[in-house]
Amino acid sequence: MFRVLTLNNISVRGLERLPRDRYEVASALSDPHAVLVRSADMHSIDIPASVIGVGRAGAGTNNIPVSRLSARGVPVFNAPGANANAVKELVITGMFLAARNVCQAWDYARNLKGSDEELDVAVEQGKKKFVGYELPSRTLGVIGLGAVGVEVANAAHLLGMRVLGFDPQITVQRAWQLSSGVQQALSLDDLFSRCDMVTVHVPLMEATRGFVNAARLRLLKDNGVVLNFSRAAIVDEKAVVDALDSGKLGAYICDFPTNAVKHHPKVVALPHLGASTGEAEENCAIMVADTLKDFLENGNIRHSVNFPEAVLPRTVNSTRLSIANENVPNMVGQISTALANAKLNIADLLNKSRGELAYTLIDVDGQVPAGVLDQLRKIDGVLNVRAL
Ligand SMILES: NC(=O)C1=CN([C@@H]2O[C@H](COP(=O)(O)OP(=O)(O)OC[C@H]3O[C@@H](n4cnc5c(N)ncnc54)[C@H](O)[C@@H]3O)[C@@H](O)[C@H]2O)C=CC1
Ligand SMILES: O=C(O)CCC(=O)C(=O)O
Repeated sequence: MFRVLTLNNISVRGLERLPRDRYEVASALSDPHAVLVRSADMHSIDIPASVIGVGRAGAGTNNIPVSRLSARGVPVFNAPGANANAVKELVITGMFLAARNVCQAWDYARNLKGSDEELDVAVEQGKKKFVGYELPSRTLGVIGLGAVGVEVANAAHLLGMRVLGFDPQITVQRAWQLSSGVQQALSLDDLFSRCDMVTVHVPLMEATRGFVNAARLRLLKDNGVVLNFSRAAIVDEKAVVDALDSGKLGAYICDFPTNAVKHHPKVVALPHLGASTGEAEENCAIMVADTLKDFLENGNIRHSVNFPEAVLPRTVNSTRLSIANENVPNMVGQISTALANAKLNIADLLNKSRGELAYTLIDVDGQVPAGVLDQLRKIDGVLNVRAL
C-alpha cells in the first residue's frame, strides 16, 4: 500500500488514478511515500524521511525545496503544459483589460448614481476617460517561450499583434510549436526597447528574480503594459509602481495581489487564478498522478524537474531495482559488481544522468535478497535504493 499525502486540494479526477486498493491518499497521514502539492510552501515544513517522490500538480516548483530533495535522491515531478491553455486565456484577457481600461471603466460605471437619464449623461461624459487602443497596433514581448509563453505568443500573433520572443534556452519542441510570425529578440533589453506590452513566462529562480527592473521598464514604450502571471518576485514591484506613477507604464496586470501593488489604480491583481479552471486542475492532477504512480510502482521517471527521464519496460520474472545516485564515475560498475557477487543476473539496465544526479533502473532475474539491497545502499554516492 502506497501512502500519498496531499498538501492542497487536488482534482478528484487525478486522485482517481491512484486505486484505493493500492493507495491511501489523505491530507493527513504518517510516513507518506509521496506528496502531491499545488502552491503550498514546502520550504517551511519537515518532509518526512519516508517520502520518495513529490508531485506538483502544476508547472512552477519554486514552492518546493528541490535541491534538498535532490540530495536525498527524491525526484520532484510537475505537469508540464497541463495548465498552459488556462494561463494563456487569462493573459490574453489581461491584455484586453489593459488596452480597454475595462476594470477602471467598470468601476466608474458601477459607482454612478442618479436616475437612468442622469446615468446616460454621465456615461457619455465619462467614457472619454477610458478610450483605449486595439491590439494590432501594438508590439508584445514574450519572455520565456515554454509551454505558456509559446501559447501566448501564438495567440497574440493571431490577434494581429507584432510579437517578439526571448528565451535563450528554448527547446526544439517549443521552437517547432512557435508561430513563424513571432520574431526573436536578441536580449531582454532589446525586447523591452521594441515593445509596448511585455509578458513574463519564466520560472522564479535567482536568474529571473527581479529581472523586470527599473532600467528595463525605462526602455519600454510610453504608456506600456507589464503582465506577470509567473511569480510576483520576477518583477521589481517598487520599480513598477514608480513607472505607473510617472506614466511610463499604463498598467500592470498580474496574478499576485501583494501589498505593494494591489491598491494602485493602474494595477489589476488577480488572486493567482492563472491555472484555476476545471480543465487545467484536472489535466494537472491526472498528469502528475499518472507520473507518480508509474514512479512508485515501476521506478520510471517522466516529467521530473531534477532527475533525468528514465523509462524502461519491465522484464518478466524479474525484480526491478531503482537506484538514485550521485553522477560520479564507477557507480554502475560498483552496483553491477555487487549484483554479480551475489550471483544475480541483470536482465535489463538503464542508466541516465542529469547534472549532479544519476538514476539507474535494473531488472534482475528472480528475487533480490534484502542483504544485497543493504550492500547497494552502502555504496558511496548511492542516495536511494528500492526493490519493486
Ligand atoms: N499564474 C499561474 O497560475 C501559473 C503560473 N505559472 C508560472 O509560469 C512559469 C512558466 O510556466 P511554463 O511555461 O509552464 O513553464 P516552462 O518550463 O514550460 O517554460 C519556462 C520557459 O522559461 C524559459 N526561461 C528560463 N529562464 C529564462 C530567462 N532567464 N530568460 C528567458 N527565458 C527563460 C525556459 O527556457 C522555458 O522555456 C512557471 O514556472 C510558473 O512560475 C505557470 C502556470 C500557472
Ligand atoms: O495550482 C495552482 O493554482 C497554481 C498554478 C501555478 O502557479 C503553476 O502551475 O505554476
